[in-house]
Amino acid sequence: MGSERSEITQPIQPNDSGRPLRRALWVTLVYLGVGLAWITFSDQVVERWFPDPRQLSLVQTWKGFLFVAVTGVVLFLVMWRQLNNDRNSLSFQEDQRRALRRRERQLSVLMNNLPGMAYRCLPDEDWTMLFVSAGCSDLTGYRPDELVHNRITSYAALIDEGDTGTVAREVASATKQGRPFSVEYALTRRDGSKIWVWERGCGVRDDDGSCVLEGIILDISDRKKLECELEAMATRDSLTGVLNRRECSRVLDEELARASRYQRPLALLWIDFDHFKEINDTWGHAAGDLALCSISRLLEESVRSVDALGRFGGEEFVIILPEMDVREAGETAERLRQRVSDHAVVLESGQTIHLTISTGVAVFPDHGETLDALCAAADKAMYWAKKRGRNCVVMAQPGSRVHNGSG
Ligand SMILES: Nc1nc2c(ncn2[C@@H]2O[C@H](COP(=O)(O)OP(=O)(O)OP(=O)(O)O)[C@@H](O)[C@H]2O)c(=O)[nH]1
Repeated sequence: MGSERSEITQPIQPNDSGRPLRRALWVTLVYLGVGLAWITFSDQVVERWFPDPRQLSLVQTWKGFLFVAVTGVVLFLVMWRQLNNDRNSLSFQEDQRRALRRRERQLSVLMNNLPGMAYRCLPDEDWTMLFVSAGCSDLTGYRPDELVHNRITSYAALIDEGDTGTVAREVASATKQGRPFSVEYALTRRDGSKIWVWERGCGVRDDDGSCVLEGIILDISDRKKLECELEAMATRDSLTGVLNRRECSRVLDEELARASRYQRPLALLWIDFDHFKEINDTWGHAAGDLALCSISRLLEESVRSVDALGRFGGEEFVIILPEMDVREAGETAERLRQRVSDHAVVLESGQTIHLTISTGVAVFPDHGETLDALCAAADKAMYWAKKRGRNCVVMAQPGSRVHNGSG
């Protein structure tokens, strides 16, 4: 590959069309000068040396033969040299053509077997494609000729609306700084399916000096799916799908910081299922699992999209309610308690069971200003709800002591 590259990139001699003419004129002038000088001076010398007319005639004849022989040899040498040069030049050109064909073949094999799509496009708002490789069909569902020059659709129309601005900004900033760009975005294929792609490219100068973009686009949907699965595994509870304890603490920390910065209230509900051990003992562990899933789904459906539901462990759940004061939080907790007690969990056998929950409510900043203080206050309130006979809501008291066990 390296040697072929150097073969192709050998500097090509500039096409100096005036040079052959000058050389031909120069050779002709030399020939005329030498010929005329020879005729003029050789005749004078010969006439002086051979005064006898018979001898002179013979010498003149031999002089003519000599002139023809010498000019013939010179002509032969000049032509031989020129033809040799022509042959070398033709063979050099043929070598170059062969190397170019080989390189084109390698490029086309490479392009057609790329896992994604190589492209060359204008940096306009349509990302008008000037060239796309055969991988275009697999990637977008459109044939290369349908995408080139926006014949059926523009490439920009396939990019997810939410990503259009980010892609344009990154490409513009990279080309301005003269560095390659690398972006990830969602793409809608011809059949309507969505895929994730990774694009890397750079701005280059075209023959006419204008800027074009060249690069490659790869389908990274599998990687994205794996990333989502890993993220879900790291942040979600595997049984119920709600936030796990670690993620819940992170969200609560984040929401507390926001509430503190903007001086807004934040409520925390600490929920514990009542007599859950009896459910397990009576109906079996699988029925207990089903009940946990069913109730957590019910709770999730019953709160706002800005609220966060998490499982802190066993049958203990928390709900983070941003922007909610003491009164609203109490009402929400009561509404949830009512919904759970009205809800029937349908077991696989078709039988139904009913559960109740005990809820402790703590609100920032009334019952605590830090994560630990707020959790402790809500946990303690839940403990008092159990004490009061379960299936009820208890609001935390400011400055109350924390107990060492609940549920
Ligand atoms: N099926 C199921 N049970 C669980 C899971 N996690 C914890 N448990 C059970 O939940 C029960 C909790 O029991 P306890 O802590 O005694 O509380 P409780 O029976 O709910 O009683 P109170 O909280 O006092 O009303 C235990 O039997 C645990 O085995 C789970 O993931 N699945």
